[in-house]
Amino acid sequence: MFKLTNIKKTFKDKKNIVSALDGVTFEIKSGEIFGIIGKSGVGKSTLLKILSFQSTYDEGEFIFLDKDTKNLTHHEQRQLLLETSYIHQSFSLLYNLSVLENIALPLILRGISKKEALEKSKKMLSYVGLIHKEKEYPITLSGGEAQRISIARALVTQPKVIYADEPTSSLDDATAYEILSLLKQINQEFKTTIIFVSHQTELVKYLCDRVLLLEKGKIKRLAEVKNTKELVTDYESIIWGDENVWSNLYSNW
Ligand SMILES: Nc1ncnc2c1ncn2[C@@H]1O[C@H](COP(=O)(O)OP(=O)(O)OP(=O)(O)O)[C@@H](O)[C@H]1O
Repeated sequence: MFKLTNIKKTFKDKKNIVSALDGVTFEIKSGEIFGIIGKSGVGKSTLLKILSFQSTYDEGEFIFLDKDTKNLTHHEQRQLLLETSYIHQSFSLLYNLSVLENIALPLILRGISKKEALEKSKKMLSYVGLIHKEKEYPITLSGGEAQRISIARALVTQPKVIYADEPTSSLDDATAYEILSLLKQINQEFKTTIIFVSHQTELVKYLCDRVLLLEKGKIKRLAEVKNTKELVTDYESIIWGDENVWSNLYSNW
Protein backbone atom coordinates (compact mmCIF):
# COMPACT_ATOMS: atom_id res chain seq x y z
CA MET A 1 0.00 0.00 0.00
CA PHE A 2 2.85 2.37 0.92
CA LYS A 3 6.27 1.93 -0.67
CA LEU A 4 9.05 4.34 0.28
CA THR A 5 12.48 4.15 -1.30
CA ASN A 6 15.44 6.16 -0.06
CA ILE A 7 13.29 9.04 1.23
CA LYS A 8 15.28 12.07 2.36
CA LYS A 9 14.08 15.26 4.02
CA THR A 10 16.16 18.14 5.35
CA PHE A 11 15.17 21.34 7.10
CA LYS A 12 17.21 24.50 6.88
CA ASP A 13 17.12 27.27 9.45
CA LYS A 14 19.40 30.32 9.64
CA LYS A 15 22.39 28.40 11.01
CA ASN A 16 21.89 24.67 10.46
CA ILE A 17 20.79 22.05 8.00
CA VAL A 18 18.91 19.29 9.82
CA SER A 19 18.61 15.91 8.16
CA ALA A 20 15.23 14.76 9.52
CA LEU A 21 15.01 11.66 7.28
CA ASP A 22 18.15 10.24 5.74
CA GLY A 23 17.42 7.52 3.19
CA VAL A 24 14.41 5.68 4.54
CA THR A 25 13.20 2.57 2.65
CA PHE A 26 10.27 0.37 3.71
CA GLU A 27 6.79 -0.84 2.74
CA ILE A 28 3.50 -0.94 4.61
CA LYS A 29 1.10 -3.68 3.54
CA SER A 30 -2.63 -3.23 3.19
CA GLY A 31 -4.45 -4.27 6.38
CA GLU A 32 -1.36 -3.99 8.54
CA ILE A 33 -1.06 -2.18 11.88
CA PHE A 34 2.30 -0.49 11.53
CA GLY A 35 4.07 1.25 14.40
CA ILE A 36 6.64 4.05 14.16
CA ILE A 37 8.74 4.62 17.28
CA GLY A 38 11.94 6.33 18.34
CA LYS A 39 13.25 9.00 20.67
CA SER A 40 12.25 12.63 20.39
CA GLY A 41 13.67 14.31 17.29
CA VAL A 42 14.45 11.15 15.27
CA GLY A 43 12.00 12.01 12.49
CA LYS A 44 8.72 10.26 13.44
CA SER A 45 6.49 13.28 12.82
CA THR A 46 8.33 14.14 9.62
CA LEU A 47 7.77 10.60 8.35
CA LEU A 48 4.09 10.61 9.32
CA LYS A 49 3.60 13.98 7.62
CA ILE A 50 5.10 12.58 4.41
CA LEU A 51 3.01 9.39 4.65
CA SER A 52 -0.13 11.51 5.11
CA PHE A 53 0.71 14.03 2.35
CA GLN A 54 1.07 16.97 4.74
CA SER A 55 4.70 17.42 3.84
CA THR A 56 6.83 16.92 0.76
CA TYR A 57 10.15 15.03 0.60
CA ASP A 58 13.39 16.13 -1.03
CA GLU A 59 14.62 12.88 -2.56
CA GLY A 60 13.48 9.32 -3.09
CA GLU A 61 10.28 7.68 -4.23
CA PHE A 62 6.98 7.37 -2.38
CA ILE A 63 4.30 5.16 -3.92
CA PHE A 64 0.82 5.08 -2.37
CA LEU A 65 -1.87 2.78 -3.77
CA ASP A 66 0.32 2.14 -6.84
CA LYS A 67 0.65 5.88 -7.58
CA ASP A 68 3.91 7.81 -7.51
CA THR A 69 3.17 10.73 -5.18
CA LYS A 70 5.89 13.03 -6.56
CA ASN A 71 4.10 14.79 -9.39
CA LEU A 72 0.44 14.41 -8.54
CA THR A 73 -2.06 16.95 -9.77
CA HIS A 74 -4.14 18.68 -7.12
CA HIS A 75 -7.11 16.48 -8.11
CA GLU A 76 -5.07 13.24 -7.91
CA GLN A 77 -3.70 14.21 -4.50
CA ARG A 78 -7.21 14.96 -3.25
CA GLN A 79 -8.45 11.58 -4.50
CA LEU A 80 -5.69 9.82 -2.56
CA LEU A 81 -6.37 11.92 0.54
CA LEU A 82 -10.01 10.82 0.46
CA GLU A 83 -8.79 7.27 1.16
CA THR A 84 -7.21 8.39 4.45
CA SER A 85 -8.23 9.62 7.91
CA TYR A 86 -6.27 11.01 10.82
CA ILE A 87 -6.66 10.84 14.59
CA HIS A 88 -4.66 13.10 16.89
CA GLN A 89 -3.46 13.21 20.46
CA SER A 90 -5.67 16.27 21.08
CA PHE A 91 -8.76 14.75 19.38
CA SER A 92 -9.28 17.87 17.18
CA LEU A 93 -13.03 18.02 17.66
CA LEU A 94 -14.89 21.20 16.77
CA TYR A 95 -16.29 22.55 19.99
CA ASN A 96 -19.19 24.49 18.49
CA LEU A 97 -20.63 21.37 16.81
CA SER A 98 -22.48 18.55 18.56
CA VAL A 99 -20.88 15.12 18.81
CA LEU A 100 -23.03 13.84 15.93
CA GLU A 101 -22.26 16.88 13.75
CA ASN A 102 -18.54 16.41 14.38
CA ILE A 103 -18.73 12.87 13.02
CA ALA A 104 -20.86 13.95 10.06
CA LEU A 105 -18.53 16.79 9.05
CA PRO A 106 -16.17 14.87 6.71
CA LEU A 107 -19.17 13.41 4.89
CA ILE A 108 -20.81 16.82 4.48
CA LEU A 109 -17.51 18.25 3.20
CA ARG A 110 -17.57 15.48 0.59
CA GLY A 111 -20.97 16.66 -0.63
CA ILE A 112 -23.14 14.02 1.03
CA SER A 113 -26.58 15.31 2.12
CA LYS A 114 -26.90 16.27 5.78
CA LYS A 115 -29.66 13.67 6.33
CA GLU A 116 -27.55 10.80 4.97
CA ALA A 117 -24.44 12.07 6.76
CA LEU A 118 -26.23 12.16 10.11
CA GLU A 119 -27.68 8.66 9.58
CA LYS A 120 -24.24 7.22 8.81
CA SER A 121 -22.78 9.13 11.76
CA LYS A 122 -25.36 7.64 14.14
CA LYS A 123 -24.25 4.15 13.07
CA MET A 124 -20.63 5.09 13.78
CA LEU A 125 -21.59 6.57 17.13
CA SER A 126 -23.29 3.28 18.06
CA TYR A 127 -20.23 1.39 16.85
CA VAL A 128 -17.96 3.28 19.25
CA GLY A 129 -20.52 2.81 22.06
CA LEU A 130 -21.55 6.44 22.53
CA ILE A 131 -24.97 6.80 20.88
CA HIS A 132 -26.30 8.31 24.13
CA LYS A 133 -23.94 11.27 23.58
CA GLU A 134 -25.21 12.28 20.14
CA LYS A 135 -26.66 15.66 21.17
CA GLU A 136 -23.86 16.58 23.54
CA TYR A 137 -20.97 18.96 22.79
CA PRO A 138 -17.29 17.95 22.99
CA ILE A 139 -16.70 20.06 26.12
CA THR A 140 -18.77 17.54 28.11
CA LEU A 141 -16.71 14.49 27.03
CA SER A 142 -13.95 12.68 28.90
CA GLY A 143 -10.65 12.19 27.04
CA GLY A 144 -11.50 8.59 26.20
CA GLU A 145 -14.94 9.55 24.92
CA ALA A 146 -13.50 12.39 22.86
CA GLN A 147 -11.01 10.00 21.24
CA ARG A 148 -13.84 7.53 20.47
CA ILE A 149 -15.72 10.35 18.74
CA SER A 150 -12.60 11.27 16.81
CA ILE A 151 -12.23 7.60 15.76
CA ALA A 152 -15.91 7.50 14.69
CA ARG A 153 -15.29 10.62 12.59
CA ALA A 154 -12.20 9.03 11.06
CA LEU A 155 -14.07 5.82 10.25
CA VAL A 156 -17.28 7.30 8.86
CA THR A 157 -15.68 7.89 5.45
CA GLN A 158 -14.58 4.22 5.26
CA PRO A 159 -10.89 5.08 4.77
CA LYS A 160 -8.31 2.56 3.60
CA VAL A 161 -5.81 3.95 6.10
CA ILE A 162 -6.00 5.68 9.48
CA TYR A 163 -3.00 7.67 10.72
CA ALA A 164 -2.92 7.62 14.51
CA ASP A 165 -0.56 10.27 15.85
CA GLU A 166 0.03 9.65 19.58
CA PRO A 167 -3.72 9.01 20.03
CA THR A 168 -3.40 7.77 23.61
CA SER A 169 -0.72 10.11 24.99
CA SER A 170 -3.17 12.19 27.00
CA LEU A 171 -5.17 9.20 28.32
CA ASP A 172 -4.77 7.03 31.40
CA ASP A 173 -3.53 3.45 30.87
CA ALA A 174 -6.92 1.74 31.11
CA THR A 175 -8.56 4.13 28.66
CA ALA A 176 -5.55 3.93 26.35
CA TYR A 177 -5.92 0.13 26.11
CA GLU A 178 -9.64 0.50 25.41
CA ILE A 179 -8.91 2.91 22.58
CA LEU A 180 -6.25 0.59 21.14
CA SER A 181 -8.67 -2.34 21.43
CA LEU A 182 -11.15 -0.32 19.40
CA LEU A 183 -8.49 0.37 16.75
CA LYS A 184 -7.60 -3.34 16.72
CA GLN A 185 -11.27 -4.25 16.31
CA ILE A 186 -11.59 -1.77 13.42
CA ASN A 187 -8.52 -3.27 11.77
CA GLN A 188 -9.90 -6.80 12.14
CA GLU A 189 -13.45 -5.96 11.00
CA PHE A 190 -12.83 -3.43 8.22
CA LYS A 191 -9.25 -4.38 7.25
CA THR A 192 -8.27 -0.72 7.70
CA THR A 193 -4.52 -0.15 7.59
CA ILE A 194 -3.39 1.70 10.71
CA ILE A 195 -0.18 3.68 11.07
CA PHE A 196 0.48 4.32 14.74
CA VAL A 197 3.09 6.75 16.03
CA SER A 198 3.70 6.62 19.76
CA HIS A 199 6.37 6.84 22.41
CA GLN A 200 4.36 4.48 24.66
CA THR A 201 6.30 1.30 23.90
CA GLU A 202 3.99 -1.14 25.69
CA LEU A 203 1.03 0.17 23.74
CA VAL A 204 2.94 -0.13 20.47
CA LYS A 205 3.67 -3.77 21.34
CA TYR A 206 0.02 -4.41 22.14
CA LEU A 207 -1.36 -2.85 18.95
CA CYS A 208 1.09 -3.29 16.11
CA ASP A 209 1.95 -6.12 13.71
CA ARG A 210 5.29 -4.57 12.71
CA VAL A 211 7.29 -1.76 14.23
CA LEU A 212 9.82 0.59 12.67
CA LEU A 213 12.41 2.09 15.01
CA LEU A 214 13.95 5.35 13.81
CA GLU A 215 17.28 6.73 14.97
CA LYS A 216 18.66 10.04 13.71
CA GLY A 217 16.50 9.93 10.59
CA LYS A 218 17.49 6.37 9.65
CA ILE A 219 15.82 3.01 10.17
CA LYS A 220 17.48 1.30 13.12
CA ARG A 221 15.20 -1.72 13.08
CA LEU A 222 12.04 -2.89 11.32
CA ALA A 223 10.53 -6.09 12.66
CA GLU A 224 7.38 -8.01 13.42
CA VAL A 225 5.95 -7.86 16.90
CA LYS A 226 4.40 -11.02 18.27
CA ASN A 227 1.45 -9.12 19.64
CA THR A 228 -1.59 -10.64 21.23
CA LYS A 229 -4.66 -10.58 19.02
CA GLU A 230 -6.88 -10.23 22.08
CA LEU A 231 -9.00 -7.15 22.53
CA VAL A 232 -8.78 -5.60 25.96
CA THR A 233 -12.31 -5.07 27.18
CA ASP A 234 -11.79 -5.23 30.89
CA TYR A 235 -8.84 -3.49 32.49
CA GLU A 236 -8.98 -5.61 35.63
CA SER A 237 -8.40 -8.73 33.58
CA ILE A 238 -5.17 -7.27 32.24
CA ILE A 239 -3.75 -7.13 35.72
CA TRP A 240 -5.45 -9.97 37.58
CA GLY A 241 -7.19 -12.08 34.93
CA ASP A 242 -6.42 -15.72 34.08
CA GLU A 243 -5.59 -14.71 30.52
CA ASN A 244 -2.76 -12.44 31.54
CA VAL A 245 -2.36 -10.05 28.62
CA TRP A 246 0.54 -8.27 30.26
CA SER A 247 2.70 -11.40 30.46
CA ASN A 248 1.96 -12.18 26.80
CA LEU A 249 2.98 -8.68 25.87
CA TYR A 250 6.23 -8.75 27.81
CA SER A 251 7.37 -12.29 27.00
CA ASN A 252 6.92 -11.92 23.25
CA TRP A 253 8.89 -8.72 22.69
N1 LIG B 1 9.67 22.57 10.24
C1 LIG B 1 10.86 22.28 10.71
N2 LIG B 1 11.88 23.20 10.62
C2 LIG B 1 13.13 22.90 11.06
N3 LIG B 1 13.47 21.72 11.62
C3 LIG B 1 12.50 20.79 11.76
C4 LIG B 1 11.17 21.03 11.31
N4 LIG B 1 10.42 19.91 11.56
C5 LIG B 1 11.26 19.04 12.15
N5 LIG B 1 12.50 19.56 12.26
C6 LIG B 1 13.68 18.87 12.81
O1 LIG B 1 13.76 17.60 12.22
C7 LIG B 1 14.14 16.61 13.19
C8 LIG B 1 13.07 15.55 13.28
O2 LIG B 1 11.90 16.15 13.83
P1 LIG B 1 10.54 15.34 14.07
O3 LIG B 1 9.53 16.33 14.57
O4 LIG B 1 10.20 14.57 12.86
O5 LIG B 1 10.96 14.34 15.24
P2 LIG B 1 10.04 13.39 16.16
O6 LIG B 1 10.73 12.08 16.20
O7 LIG B 1 8.65 13.43 15.68
O8 LIG B 1 10.14 14.11 17.57
P3 LIG B 1 9.01 14.19 18.75
O9 LIG B 1 8.81 12.79 19.26
O10 LIG B 1 9.66 15.08 19.78
O11 LIG B 1 7.78 14.80 18.16
C9 LIG B 1 14.36 17.37 14.50
O12 LIG B 1 15.73 17.66 14.61
C10 LIG B 1 13.55 18.63 14.30
O13 LIG B 1 14.09 19.70 15.05
